[in-house]
Formats: sequence, C-alpha cells, structure tokens
Amino acid sequence: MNKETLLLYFIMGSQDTDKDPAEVLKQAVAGGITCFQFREKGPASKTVEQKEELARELLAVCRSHSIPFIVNDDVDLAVQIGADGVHIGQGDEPASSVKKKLPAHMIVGVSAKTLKEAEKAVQDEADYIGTGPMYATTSKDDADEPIGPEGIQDLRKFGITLPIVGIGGITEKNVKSIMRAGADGVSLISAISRAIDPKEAAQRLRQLAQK
Ligand SMILES: Cc1ncc(COP(=O)(O)OP(=O)(O)O)c(N)n1
Ligand SMILES: Cc1nc(C(=O)O)sc1CCOP(=O)(O)O
Ligand SMILES: [Mg+2]
Repeated sequence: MNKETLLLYFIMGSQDTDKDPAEVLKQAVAGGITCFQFREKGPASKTVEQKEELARELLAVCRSHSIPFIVNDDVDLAVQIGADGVHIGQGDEPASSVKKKLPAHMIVGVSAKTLKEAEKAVQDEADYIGTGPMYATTSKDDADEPIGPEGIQDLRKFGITLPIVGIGGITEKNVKSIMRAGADGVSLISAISRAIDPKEAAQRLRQLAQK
C-alpha cells in the first residue's frame, strides 16, 4: 500500500457519533481524510444485519471519493462487502491466517506496540502497524495504558520500517508530536466524529499531519 494513504486515517462506528454516521463521514471526506476504518464495536453498536447495512452505506461514501475502506476485526464482513482491507489486533485472528483468507490486493493492518509484536507483523506481511494508545482515550473501553509517541520512536529506533499510524487520544494539540516520532499518519475517532464541524476538524488535522 501507498503509505501516504495513512496520513489522516479516520475511524468510526455508529457508537462514535450522535449524528448520522454517513453525514459525518461525508464531511470528514470533504475535509481531507485519506483512509477510513469502519469500527462498529461496544455496547452501543449495531446488531449483525444493521451493521452490514451501515457498512455498505459508508463504503459507498468512500468509493465515490476513492477513499480506502478498512473493516475492523470482522474479516468475513470485509470480504462480503468488497472492502479494501481489514484491521486486526493482538486479540483477534492472527494476521498470518487472515492473509490466507484474503485476496492479495486487500490491505491488512495490525495493532502492534512492542518490538516483538511489530516484528511479528512484519513477518506476517502486514501492510501497516497501528500503535497505541498514544494518549488516554474515551473511545475504546479496553484500551491499555498510554505509551506516548516514544512508543513509535522506539519501534523506528529498533529498525521497524513498516508504515506506522499512531492511535488513541490524538487531537490537534498532539498530531505534530506523533508525526515527529516517526509515524506515517494519525488514526483517530473522536477528534473528527465528535467535532462540532467534522469537515473543519479534518481540514485542520490534515494540515497539521502534513510535513
Ligand atoms: C489503525 C488502528 N490501530 C489500532 C487499532 C486497535 O485494534 P485492536 O487492538 O484490535 O482494538 P479494536 O479496535 O478492535 O477494539 C485499530 N482499530 N485501528
Ligand atoms: C480504536 C482504538 N485503538 C486504540 C489502541 O490503542 O489500539 S485507541 C483507540 C481509540 C481511538 O479513539 P480516539 O481517537 O477517540 O481516542
Ligand atoms: Mg480488534
């Protein structure tokens, strides 16, 4: 994958906004996001059928603007709707087995914050790594303790060259620290999904992420 795709990587499910998710996504696209992940997760998320319906609606928004559409966790859904990729964590199905189920063109992102996890992601031929949480987050109930941008710096120091996005608690105030630490992009939920004006928020974040 082209690492520029990761520059402003927006993640959202219906639980992340009080507005219509498709409207929020359209505004985020207009503001300059470069990638989107559909993450329908947690107690307030949708049931199986509604989830697929929303996924297809959001996929159509991304398709009409050539924004890659990644599905979190749910490999079967990703294949079923023709998504561009999947994102899997350390508690999910291993990347090596997910890769075998997917056509070669599909992107596989893996969560990794230790050197061991990152080296395994490289070995499994992941396309990128998501490292976090950078800072405290209210968007993921089971988030670990924040590791800060130093977590990315360390992976780079130990020779990890795979594209990396920082995730967790990223806002306009700390985007630059994440990029300076060696990230190829920032991945965020609430800074866009809960912004009063998601388009303007995305515009500002994109400017800050650009080097
Ligand atoms: C880009 C990106 N990075 C990390 C994650 C977190 O994945 P995971 O650890 O599997 O946690 P859940 O998102 O599934 O709760 C992500 N989704 N995206
Ligand atoms: C989905 C997710 N994964 C994380 C990780 O640390 O792996 S933190 C996180 C939530 C990110 O949401 P926000 O931008 O609102 O903090
Ligand atoms: Mg997961």
